[in-house]
Amino acid sequence: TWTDLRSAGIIGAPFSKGQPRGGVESGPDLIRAAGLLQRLQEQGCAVKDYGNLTFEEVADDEPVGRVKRARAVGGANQRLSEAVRAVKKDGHTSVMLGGDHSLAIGSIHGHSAAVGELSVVWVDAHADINTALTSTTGNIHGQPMSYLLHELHAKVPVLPNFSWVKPCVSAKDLVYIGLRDVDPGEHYILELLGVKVFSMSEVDKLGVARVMEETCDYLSTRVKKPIHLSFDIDAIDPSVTPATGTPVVGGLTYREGVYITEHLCQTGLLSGVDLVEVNPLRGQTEQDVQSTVSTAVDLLLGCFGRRREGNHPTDYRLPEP
Ligand SMILES: O=C(O)[C@H]1NCCC[C@H]1CCC[B-](O)(O)O
Ligand SMILES: [Mn+2]
Ligand SMILES: [Mn+2]
Repeated sequence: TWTDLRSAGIIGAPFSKGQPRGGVESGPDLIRAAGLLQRLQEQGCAVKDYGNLTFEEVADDEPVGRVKRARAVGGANQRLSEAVRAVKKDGHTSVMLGGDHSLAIGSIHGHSAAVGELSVVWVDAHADINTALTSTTGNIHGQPMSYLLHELHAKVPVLPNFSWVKPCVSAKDLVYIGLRDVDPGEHYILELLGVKVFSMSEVDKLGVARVMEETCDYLSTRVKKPIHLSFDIDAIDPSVTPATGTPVVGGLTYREGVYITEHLCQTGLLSGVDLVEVNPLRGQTEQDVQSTVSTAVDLLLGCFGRRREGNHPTDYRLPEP
């Protein structure tokens, strides 16, 4: 049964300029076409679809230092931040469908603009915490957390179309799950800031139930803050979700991924969700794409109360003969 009626505000962000591979902009419509909204409604979740954001083209978006497409990324995320803030003000749990992970800049910024201080659970093969100066690729989908953390503010250079971004997350309120491909600069930052990390080694060592228990204890030892879950589909093993831009072997099983979202849902603190980096052009077969997209849908259903044991409406009555 449902303890409380949940409400999801869906925002599609068909954006790919945080990385060089085309196709990730199709993520929102693929996830919708796989029935996300209908499945949410069937499980008793109220759903409001805010549609897909449109991002205007940016001409002459020349690199700034090594950073690529900064103007497009900054502009897109400013729009996304306003959209997420509005969805939160309407009283929904925001669901941002990506698009690449640079979109977490706008999603988390807008979420925090609406609710104030929040916790971030970042589920990903990667830490995405390079600064513009530590990044070796210049792709901003590897950098989003660096723009959001108070503690890194002094290390982030000024970028065009980024002046609106105000750091809004404290390192002590950030937890990573699933890391297995972290750059040296990122590893240094995580250690320097004392960020809580459950890499795949910890997932193997502790098991996902203990990881989630420790994650929730760690985040709520002080004040219970609303939780922002930023889920990169490449956290899941590429044997399950191959259609993504930066696959890394040795990832989370389907079951571990769903356990993570089921667990966060039952805290009652889940307030914003990102599901990013689904890229159909990176799948080799249609089955690759379908497996990736259906896993994304199931992860999101877990965020909104779907239980593998089954669910039934509170007003359910057995039919009388
Ligand atoms: O900064 C980078 O470009 C790289 N740093 C090391 C991991 C791979 C890549 C970033 C991947 C971004 B993600 O997680 O959104 O796929
Ligand atoms: Mn990733
Ligand atoms: Mn990512």
